[in-house]
Amino acid sequence: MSAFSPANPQTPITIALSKGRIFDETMPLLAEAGITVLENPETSRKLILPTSDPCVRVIIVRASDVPTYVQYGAADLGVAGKDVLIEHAAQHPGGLYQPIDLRIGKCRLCVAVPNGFDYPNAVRQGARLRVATKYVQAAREHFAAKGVHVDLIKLYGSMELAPLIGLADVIVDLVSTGSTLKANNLVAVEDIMDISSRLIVNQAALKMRRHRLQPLLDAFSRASLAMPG
Ligand SMILES: Nc1ncnc2c1ncn2[C@@H]1O[C@H](COP(=O)(O)OP(=O)(O)OP(=O)(O)O)[C@@H](O)[C@H]1O
Ligand SMILES: O=P(O)(O)OC[C@H]1O[C@H](OP(=O)(O)OP(=O)(O)O)[C@H](O)[C@@H]1O
Repeated sequence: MSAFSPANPQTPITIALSKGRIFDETMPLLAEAGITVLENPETSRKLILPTSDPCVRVIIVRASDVPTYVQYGAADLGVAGKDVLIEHAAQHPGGLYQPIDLRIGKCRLCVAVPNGFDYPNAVRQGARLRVATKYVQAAREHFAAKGVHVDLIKLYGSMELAPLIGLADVIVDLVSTGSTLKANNLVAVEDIMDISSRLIVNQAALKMRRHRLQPLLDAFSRASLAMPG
């Protein structure tokens, strides 16, 4: 048994979070379980953060890497957006248990176009659209279901720039307040789905460490129910 095996009772419970909104919005949920993270990831360079519970630690990873850490058992639990989980599942099907919609990180996955671009007409005409997005799987499924032909251009951020600079006709991106679209003269023309963040759990850890994980799952569940629907 490796020192970091979930079967090893010495191994702390490990929760994978990304910096920024997921970390910030998860803190009140952890507080429900009586757990405080002892260092601030915005100011600390540490990637393994201790908590007020010596048996629980938080690791800081990229948002899109959270499912990977949990799926391979390097973390027992994680918090990831539905957007990230859809893209991850396309590459690594099966594997992840998603017991709780935490009702944090709420936004919408949308199709957006430059102001003045006649999207309904382009769709009616059967035009082939260049779509820039980080969310290629969700975008592929959306346009396939509509019967729209697309060339998907994978980007890792700043999608809003793509149609302004001639890289793409439309984008698929997350929208919350709409201010990023507005600032870049873009407008949302279609909602693809509502997004929120989910608690994800390693299945083997759940079997082997259920007695330790269940109180945490219960606390997350209670706290998420207090979030606005
Ligand atoms: N404007 C927003 N409002 C609310 N939730 C959002 C918003 N943007 C993203 N999210 C949610 O928060 C999650 C984390 O977003 P964040 O911006 O912190 O990471 P990222 O920059 O997308 O990830 P990576 O570092 O892997 O590129 C997203 O996967 C999504 O579910
Ligand atoms: O509708 P709004 O409230 O403006 O939010 C939408 C923006 O939020 C997300 O970016 P984020 O702020 O996470 O920046 P990043 O993806 O570049 O990290 C998303 O990719 C949009 O750009």
